[in-house]
Amino acid sequence: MKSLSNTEWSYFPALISHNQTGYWKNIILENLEWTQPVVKVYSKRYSVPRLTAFLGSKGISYKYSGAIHYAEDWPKWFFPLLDYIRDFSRTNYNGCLINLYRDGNDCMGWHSDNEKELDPKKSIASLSLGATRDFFFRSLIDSSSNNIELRDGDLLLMHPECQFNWKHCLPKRKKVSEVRINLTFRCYR
Ligand SMILES: O=C(O)CCC(=O)C(=O)O
Ligand SMILES: [Fe+2]
Repeated sequence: MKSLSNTEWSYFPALISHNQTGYWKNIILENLEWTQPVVKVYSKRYSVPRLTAFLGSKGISYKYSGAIHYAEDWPKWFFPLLDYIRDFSRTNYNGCLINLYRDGNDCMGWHSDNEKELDPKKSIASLSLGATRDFFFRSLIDSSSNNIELRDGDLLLMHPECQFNWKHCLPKRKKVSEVRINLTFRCYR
């Protein structure tokens, strides 16, 4: 089942051209400090199956691995991409969580992005670079689901209700051998 747009999300295939995605993929891979957060689930600790990095306006706080981190400030090289996504989405995002899926074994489990530190009235813009991966939505209201194939350069705008009414995930895909980078532009309080 495929859905391009509804009231809860909007999907813009190939918003960014292949030339540009190659440039951004390389510069992001080279310039960011990647970590593999450890999370605690029922007193057991395990490393998340992906690498992450975070960028944001100076001083905004975000949480991962149970600890609060403070952003330094946006690096200069990031502004052309940040400004483009801010203009396109008409939202002044002040943080960006970046996930690096090294291959199809890396993934993200079912969740909603409804953390307390996020402004629940603002959208989240999710930009994909690199390998094509399936992305699933599952309704929290009824039994409906949706499946989007996210490709290089695609933008998925998740409107505020999306985080209340749906969960989403990026399942493992053993046959995928290429890297994928996903950037989620967010509004922190
Ligand atoms: O990699 C993706 O497409 C999804 C990432 C995501 O859901 C998140 O960072 O919250
Ligand atoms: Fe998410």
